[in-house]
Amino acid sequence: MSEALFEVKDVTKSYRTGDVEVQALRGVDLTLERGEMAVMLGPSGSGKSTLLNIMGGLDRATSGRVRFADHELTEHTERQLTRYRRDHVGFVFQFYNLIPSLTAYENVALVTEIARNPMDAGEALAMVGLKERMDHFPAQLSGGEQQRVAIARAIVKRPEVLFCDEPTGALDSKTGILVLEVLCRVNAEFDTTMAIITHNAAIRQIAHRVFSFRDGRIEEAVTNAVRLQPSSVSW
Ligand SMILES: Nc1ncnc2c1ncn2[C@@H]1O[C@H](COP(=O)(O)OP(=O)(O)OP(=O)(O)O)[C@@H](O)[C@H]1O
Repeated sequence: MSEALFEVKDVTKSYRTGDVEVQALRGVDLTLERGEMAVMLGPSGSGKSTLLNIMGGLDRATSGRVRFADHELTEHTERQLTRYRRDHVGFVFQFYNLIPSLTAYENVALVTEIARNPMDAGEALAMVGLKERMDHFPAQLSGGEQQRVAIARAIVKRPEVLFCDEPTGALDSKTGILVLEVLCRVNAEFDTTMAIITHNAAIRQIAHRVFSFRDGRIEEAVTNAVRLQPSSVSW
């Protein structure tokens, strides 16, 4: 049997602000296979972003273990975590965080300067269906197009894993579906492992597996017998 790409074991995370302690994760176990598309659902505050930030090397667990391939993330120094993020991980957030004074092409090309084995910025923009728009500035692009530029920027370094926190949260359903189609294409063509956080339960249908969070734990993990194309999902 092949070894999982990610293995999360009994992870807890608590935040302390003054006298107040918040228990964001209360013992999470999870594995992700290479090439798997996972959707993370759950109420606000249930710990989804906290877990993704820890798996993405942006934050540290309070206890427990997180392994990615042969990286023991929970034992990494800050320097090792930075290298892990740079070499292996792409992030897509709800708000696109593009640099307004740079064109779509330049926003993506910035990453190619520090990546180990990037694709060409134009190739990444073609992958998200925006080759014709690469000389446009963010203000000249719709929200969905800006999000696709953000996805191109995340995939241009050929990450093995892509973490998406509410990637369609700011988009109407038609535009959101286009963005999900791009994510499915990247997953299928590059075998990129993905974890997508959403409040939109309909999106669960595009995943291989759906994890439901509640109160800092994973309450349920369901494998979809049939996956839907984003174009067949409606909300
Ligand atoms: N940096 C922080 N400092 C203090 N508390 C935090 C911090 N980050 C998250 N929390 C708390 O941890 C809990 C889990 O937050 P988290 O953002 O992981 O939830 P979520 O499921 O992603 O929620 P949402 O769907 O609203 O984004 C919440 O109670 C939140 O207030």
